[in-house]
Formats: sequence, C-alpha cells, structure tokens
Amino acid sequence: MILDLDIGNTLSKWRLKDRTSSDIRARGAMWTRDEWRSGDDIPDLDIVDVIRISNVARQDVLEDTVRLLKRRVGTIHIAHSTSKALGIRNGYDIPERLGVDRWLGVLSGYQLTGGCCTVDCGSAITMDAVLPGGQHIGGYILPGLRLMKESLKLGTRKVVIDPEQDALHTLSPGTNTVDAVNHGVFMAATSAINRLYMEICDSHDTALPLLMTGGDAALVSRGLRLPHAHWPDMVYAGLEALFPITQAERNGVLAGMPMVIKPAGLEEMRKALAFTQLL
Ligand SMILES: Nc1ncnc2c1ncn2[C@@H]1O[C@H](COP(=O)(O)OP(=O)(O)OP(=O)(O)O)[C@@H](O)[C@H]1O
Ligand SMILES: CC(C)(CO)[C@@H](O)C(=O)NCCC(=O)O
Ligand SMILES: [K+]
Repeated sequence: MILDLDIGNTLSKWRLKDRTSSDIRARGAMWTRDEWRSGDDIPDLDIVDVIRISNVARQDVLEDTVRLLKRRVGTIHIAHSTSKALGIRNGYDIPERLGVDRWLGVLSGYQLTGGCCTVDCGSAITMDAVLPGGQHIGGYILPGLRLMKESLKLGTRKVVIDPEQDALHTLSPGTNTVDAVNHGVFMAATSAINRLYMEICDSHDTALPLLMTGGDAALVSRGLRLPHAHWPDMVYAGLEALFPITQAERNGVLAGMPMVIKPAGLEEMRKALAFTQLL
C-alpha cells in the first residue's frame, strides 16, 4: 500500500492507495500539530511499504513525522520545489521557496492540460499559472476564507458560509454581522480569482483552463463566473507524477483527473475586463 501525505499548516490530509489496482482505499485528515500515531483516524503502517510526502508546515514537523514513519516503512519520498521538473520551469526567483503544494498542483495541472491556471483554496488561497510550453509564471497568495474571517475578530469565524445558499444571495449586502462578514469574505475571494485569472489570460494572450482544489474549493467555485474543473486530488496527483509507482501512474494516469473544461474565450474575457477599467 502507498501512503500519500499532504501536510498543510493546520490540516494534514492522508490517503492510502493500492499499489496493484491503483484504487484509493482510505482517506483521512488530522491536525498538523497532533502526533502521527496509528489509531482511529490514522492508517495502520504495517500495510504501508512506501510513503510520498508534500509538506508546507515547519521543517521540524516534517522531521518528526519522517523519524516516526521511518521505523516502520522502507521508502519515503519527500517532494521539493525545484527549478525544473516534468517539462515545467519554475517561475520563482528562488525556485525552492515556492510552496511545494503549489508546485505539485502545477505539475499535475500541466500533465492534464498542457498549460493552466491552478487555484488552491485552503488556509491560504494560492493561484499559479503555467503556460503552454511549460513556463510557470509565479502566482498569488491570499488569505483563505477562514483566515479572512478570523482577522476581523468579530466572532464570526465559526459561522460557515451556508453551502445551500445560492451564490447570488451570498453576494448580496449582509443585514447582520454574520452575513456581512461571510458575504464580504466570499466576494473578496471569488472576485480576486475571477479578476486575476482573466488578467493572466489577457496578458499572456492565451485562454488557460482553470483548475480548483483545496478544502474550500467547492464553496469558492460557486462564486466563480468562469468555466473551471474541480480536482480534489490535485496535490496528491503531483506526488504521483513526481514519484510514479503504480502501473497507471507510470502510464501518466493520475488519480481523480477531471474532464478538462474548455476555458472562456479570450475576447469575452477582455470584454469583462474592460468593465473593471472604466477610467
Ligand atoms: N476535515 C476538515 N477539517 C477542517 N477544515 C476543513 C476540513 N475539510 C475542509 N476544511 C476546510 O478546508 C480549509 C482548509 O483547506 P485545506 O485542507 O485544503 O488547507 P491547506 O491549506 O491545504 O492546509 P492547511 O490549512 O493545513 O495549510 C479550512 O479552511 C476549512 O474551511
Ligand atoms: C502559501 C501556502 C501556505 C499554501 O499552502 C504554502 O504554499 C507555502 O507555505 N508556501 C511558501 C511561500 C510561497 O509559496 O511563496
Ligand atoms: K494546500
């Protein structure tokens, strides 16, 4: 069995993948600050023979985790951002500093589309673009929905945006604190993504497919007025692309690959952008 780990700043996600069938056998999440010890929400390491890790938490969190796992599992692959991989050139001035979750998303996104814009909605919202030909151009980091709410200190952090509400209602003016904060935060996230995506396509003269991932992706997706695909396993897929193990992975088949959604036309995007620049 393969154990894939996506260690975030607050939440660590794991999944177990069958080496022979390539099926995902189990999934879970735990708080990153908690110790990795087999139990209720943590898989039994006896059945694991290889581990692949993406880590954006502190280095000592990774070291502790690896020390613990190393006693039980033979092979551990740890992903790092590099200046080049799988036909992509990292656009960061110092490539190693690009968050490896972003790098993995770009790697899998490029495998799927041959050039795209990737958005990861987690603690932070990150956005990256890789052009046809493989140049990664860098990207953007914004606070995620929860962080934005938390920063206001109005006590609305725990009141989640109602996923049943239609997106239009969620953009209406709030008539109480919870709605005012939730709608404001939702608007900040979705309008930033809409705008930045169109700016990237405009300035590079290419309509890129848009891929969404992360814990809040389904929610944020509903406020996007753009064709896009949702790929919950996008970061994991980057681990598969970088360290292929199963036959399917060696053949370039990554877990949960969505259908590529045709992007909006460049001319339509330019018209929409013109509305944002009346002066
Ligand atoms: N099981 C869960 N526990 C807590 N939050 C969750 C869970 N599933 C989804 N979320 C939502 O997802 C967001 C975190 O998303 P995600 O796990 O993608 O973040 P990340 O940036 O990859 O990791 P981290 O937040 O640990 O840095 C939270 O803000 C929360 O709204
Ligand atoms: C931005 C986060 C926290 C998103 O998970 C992560 O990608 C990270 O720690 N990145 C390092 C900074 C950077 O990407 O420029
Ligand atoms: K993430």
